[in-house]
Amino acid sequence: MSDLHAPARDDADVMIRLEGVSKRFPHAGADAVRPLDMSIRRGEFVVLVGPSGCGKTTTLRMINRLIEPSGGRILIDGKDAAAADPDQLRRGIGYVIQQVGLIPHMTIAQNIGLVPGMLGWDRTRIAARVDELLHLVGLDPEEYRRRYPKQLSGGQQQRVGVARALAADPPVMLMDEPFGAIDPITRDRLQEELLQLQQRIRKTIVFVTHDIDEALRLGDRIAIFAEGSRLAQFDTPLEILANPADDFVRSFIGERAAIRRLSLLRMSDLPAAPGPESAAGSVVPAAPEETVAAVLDRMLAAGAERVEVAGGTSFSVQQMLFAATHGRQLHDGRGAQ
Ligand SMILES: Nc1ncnc2c1ncn2[C@@H]1O[C@H](COP(=O)(O)OP(=O)(O)OP(=O)(O)O)[C@@H](O)[C@H]1O
Repeated sequence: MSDLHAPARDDADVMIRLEGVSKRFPHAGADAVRPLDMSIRRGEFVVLVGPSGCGKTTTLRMINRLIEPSGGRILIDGKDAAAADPDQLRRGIGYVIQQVGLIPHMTIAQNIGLVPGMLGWDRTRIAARVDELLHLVGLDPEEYRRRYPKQLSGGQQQRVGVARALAADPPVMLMDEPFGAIDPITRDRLQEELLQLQQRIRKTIVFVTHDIDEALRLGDRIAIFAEGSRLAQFDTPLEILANPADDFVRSFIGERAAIRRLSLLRMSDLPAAPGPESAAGSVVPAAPEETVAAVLDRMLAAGAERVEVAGGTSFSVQQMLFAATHGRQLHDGRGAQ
């Protein structure tokens, strides 16, 4: 597997490449998407984020040719998308949208089995795949496979939407505000589930949202679009929070960037604490994968002076904050493109 935080070394690392891709709709006075260059690596989770009308959805839908570009070229796994048969192209690209788009008179199993059916899989293979996918998205097949979409909650329908998009095991998934219409608590859970799922399936995901917090939480890299589809910054969440490219990005990410960065940084990201250790004060233990914010919260609640990270390093509160704000060298080079 390629290191997602290193620059793409060669074309073999790139799954989706946009080369000067633009779109002008008929009778429109300006481009909905101005010539755009972007490379998305194999297994990378990229989030397109930006204000309404800046061209995120249009960009996404050009990748599976639901919208035909007016200019430029899109390469998927090195092949020109324009040369592919559009139906075949779309079967190889999972697509999840906010409205879910489940077919109301079909059962959940039939909805999920739609694309495998088109690909000519036999019934037994489809049934096994449907059950496997329901398990994968956390729905008990016994309970859900025979239900109809309206007998499911919004969050459950969205899980089925993800299962359906994964049915034929496509290497690429496009997700257009999939959690936009879901209540905040369910949305939070679906985001967490999607991250865990991605750990296991490692698809190349392009995800559209206008919610910067969702983008920061989900993306390996985030493409921040400004008005007129200008790509203001394309980088890792940590880098964007630490080094916004311009005033637009700064105002789009909003307040408390440094604090929010602590919610993304893991203890294992911190360089070793400098200076001598003081023996005084109580100590809390922490796991390397815990975020700095979570550990800090525990230390403050316990009135602890030090934290000991399993496997070695120990920090005082001050050392930990210093490492979190000055440990930039660890992240330099990430996301360079
Ligand atoms: N079919 C169409 N015909 C004409 N103009 C369109 C069409 N679809 C989109 N546009 C225009 O293209 C621009 C980009 O739209 P797009 O839907 O890609 O933006 P977006 O960033 O996804 O916005 P939102 O967050 O509101 O969904 C907008 O100005 C929109 O009005």
